[in-house]
Amino acid sequence: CSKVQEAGEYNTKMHPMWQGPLVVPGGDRQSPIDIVVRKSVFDSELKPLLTNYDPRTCQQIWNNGYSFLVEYDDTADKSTLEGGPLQDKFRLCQFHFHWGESNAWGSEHTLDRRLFPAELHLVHWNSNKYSLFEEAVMEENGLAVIGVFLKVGKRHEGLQKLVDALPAIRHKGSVVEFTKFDPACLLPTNTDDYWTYHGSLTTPPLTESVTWIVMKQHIEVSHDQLAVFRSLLFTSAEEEIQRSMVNNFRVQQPLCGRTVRSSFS
Ligand SMILES: NS(=O)(=O)/N=C1/NCCO1
Ligand SMILES: [Zn+2]
Repeated sequence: CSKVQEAGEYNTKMHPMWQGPLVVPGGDRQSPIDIVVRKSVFDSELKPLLTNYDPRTCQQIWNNGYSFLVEYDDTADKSTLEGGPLQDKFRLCQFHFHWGESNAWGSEHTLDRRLFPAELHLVHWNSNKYSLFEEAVMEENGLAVIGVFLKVGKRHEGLQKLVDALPAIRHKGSVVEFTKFDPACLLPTNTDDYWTYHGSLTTPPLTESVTWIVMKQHIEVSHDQLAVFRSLLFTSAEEEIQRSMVNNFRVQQPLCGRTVRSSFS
């Protein structure tokens, strides 16, 4: 597959965040991808996901100029993920979202080309093998990211605490304390059914170190909750031109012969 990955529409003058075409290591297992459901292969060896998140490890929420991140204390095995396709224990370090300017698009992964209005990513790193996220991010089996699709429907009560914090971090670089948030409330009721494949981060450093676990069941959030996501800004308070934080997703990448496995038949 090509060694040079375009960063898509935000690789334009409007979004100078990634100058020029991106050269990524390897480049044959990049993310996101379109999951062609009927081409995914059922693997009976895939186990149920086992999440054990401690809300007391929730620390802060901040605007990094591309999304908003809820960060967790990952200095010990307190909020962990194991099972599923994973051989090791992985530590939660942060979660964030990707969304569109309209409800018609916004997700990074797609199911048979179907776009969702937004996608949640829970980012974990392999604490059996590495001692820091920064170390694991460079390694083949370093990271595990759970992807959950969002649909517009009823209000998500658990999400509201997070939505209420967003006006305080409107601008790039702003951070506020955010505690006692249990990310398990953002998972769908059924976490046994998922697709999994080997891919990359979809934002810098784009390293091919991710075991992706994309949930089959989506969660629902209200139109108004999603509208608050769109009230965030890519730009810092000092910048003259304020730009709404929308369409913060990467374009889909070539599958390059990879197999997507499913935990369900
Ligand atoms: N969208 S993503 O693949 O989760 N990207 C990242 N980058 C740093 C942590 O997660
Ligand atoms: Zn992401």
